[in-house]
Amino acid sequence: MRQYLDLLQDILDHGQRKEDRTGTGTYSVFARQFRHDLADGFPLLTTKKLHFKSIANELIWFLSGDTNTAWLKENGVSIWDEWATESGDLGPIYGAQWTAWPTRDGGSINQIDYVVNCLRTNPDSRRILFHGWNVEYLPDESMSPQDNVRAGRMALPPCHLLYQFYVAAGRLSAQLLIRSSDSFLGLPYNTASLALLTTMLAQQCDLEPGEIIITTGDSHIYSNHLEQVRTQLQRAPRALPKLELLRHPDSIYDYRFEDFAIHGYQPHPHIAAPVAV
Ligand SMILES: Nc1nc(=O)c2c([nH]1)NC[C@@H]1CN(c3ccc(C(=O)N[C@@H](CCC(=O)O)C(=O)O)cc3)CN21
Ligand SMILES: O=c1ccn([C@H]2C[C@H](O)[C@@H](COP(=O)(O)O)O2)c(=O)[nH]1
Repeated sequence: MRQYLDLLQDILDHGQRKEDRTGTGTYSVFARQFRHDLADGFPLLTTKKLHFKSIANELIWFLSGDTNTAWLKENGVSIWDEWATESGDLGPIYGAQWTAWPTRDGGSINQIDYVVNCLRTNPDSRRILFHGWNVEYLPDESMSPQDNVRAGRMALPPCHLLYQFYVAAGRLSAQLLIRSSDSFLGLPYNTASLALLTTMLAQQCDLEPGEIIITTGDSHIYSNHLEQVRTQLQRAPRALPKLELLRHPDSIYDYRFEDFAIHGYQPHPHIAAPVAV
């Protein structure tokens, strides 16, 4: 993932110092884009070891519509704990908006069903997308994530926002807009997650995985990640692993972690970094 390392270098070279909601401080550039062809391998960073289980289970959890951390915890994933209430609630974040966008008559719309249906029946459509920016439920930035949840709002507004799909020559491509990107911790997760979702959707719709394209809005490195970023930039990227789907589940909602096999993942060691809350 040379593209990813180039983005980190770009932020180091051109980033402006900006204060941020968490009080940590960042170096930031605005609006960057990179692409990766899934035929060239699965984009799991090799310059530091990533916890693929967290990434896959988080995606399965989003698709299930769940917005409580209990299932994640049972499945060894702790990445959402800091934003949840004592009872594990995160408010109507991703899973709720993706699968049960509330409607004015008290019903809901499943945007994932729409995407799958569109890919199968109208793949030339230019409207194959879903998004999570439901303005009615966005948090109040002056309140804590937990107080927002208690007020019926999201703990955090979506960062990975708009997913658009495109089919040509039997290949499924996807582009994602990330409005705010924690380039050291969050972006490697978001990249692998988009690649996984695209591969799953391709399987469900009898397509081959194509390209993924990621656009990051506020593209930042937290001030307490600088040393980790420099360490990572000294490492040479290795061959990307391959993702194999071991089963053909009945629907996009039926995938389990055991259905995914990552072959040939030989990353450099993990680099720990504190997450800004
Ligand atoms: N500041 C910030 N960055 C994020 O990336 C982020 C948030 N907040 N809030 C909501 C979610 C939660 N996400 C997270 C949270 C923590 C890690 C993290 O600490 N990753 C560690 C390993 C943790 C593990 O997988 O068990 C890492 O080294 O990658 C990653 C993504 C992505 N999002
Ligand atoms: O999937 C995700 C979720 C979150 N992030 C990062 C981006 C920011 O550093 C914070 C969110 O803070 P805001 O003040 O709401 O922008 O979390 C990410 O990179 N990827």
